[in-house]
Amino acid sequence: MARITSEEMKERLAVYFIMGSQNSERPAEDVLKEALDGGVTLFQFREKGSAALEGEEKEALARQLQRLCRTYGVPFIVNDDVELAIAIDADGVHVGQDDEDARRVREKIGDKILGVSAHNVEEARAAIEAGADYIGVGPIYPTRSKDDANEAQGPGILRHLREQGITIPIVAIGGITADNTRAVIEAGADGVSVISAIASAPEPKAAAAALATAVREANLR
Ligand SMILES: Cc1ncsc1CCOP(=O)(O)O
Ligand SMILES: C=C1C=NC(C)=NC1=N
Repeated sequence: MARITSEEMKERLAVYFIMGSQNSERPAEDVLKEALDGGVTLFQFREKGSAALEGEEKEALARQLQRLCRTYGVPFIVNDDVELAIAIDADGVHVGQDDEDARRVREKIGDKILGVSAHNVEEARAAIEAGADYIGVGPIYPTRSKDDANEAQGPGILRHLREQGITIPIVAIGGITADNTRAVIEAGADGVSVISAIASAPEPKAAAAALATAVREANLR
């Protein structure tokens, strides 16, 4: 299997749903199924927080959600836990600045998808050097889904990265909704990444569909 192309990566980043067992009162599998029915294009399993699952329970949930994504042909990405990603043959890994060095992760995962969080031009350039396929930039807007999130940067950071010649696929993250999606796409993001806009929605399917429509319409402008 070869590395994902930049074009396919950009398409996959359109509606990038992220969740773990702590992000909904409902079973993760039910929420993910509805989100996939609504048109999610990429999924990240992110098991974090004080009551996060660990060990065999975490792996069992990961395998359950991975199976669901496979039936929809949607790639399954694991957040932080490189060993788990390799153990279950996930489609990729996403690492933050405080996680394992992206260059080391690239060596371990071969051609799997590698996503890296970046907050500025220096971190973006380092991620590209390390072999990232995309970068996650944010929080763009205030978020309650990541307790150690940095200050919200606004869409301006996306414009700045593009002006500085950063051409790698970029997904915006942090407080993203269907209402602010156009602003982040116009500022230079290739797609949007969300937790609560889908996981906390009364209708995850409709929420995912609204995000997909907002991204599609922004790309037509
Ligand atoms: C994982 C992560 N990284 C930056 S903000 C964030 C949380 C995004 O959650 P929400 O879409 O609910 O704001
Ligand atoms: C922190 C993150 C930033 N961006 C993405 C896509 N995922 C994350 N977990």
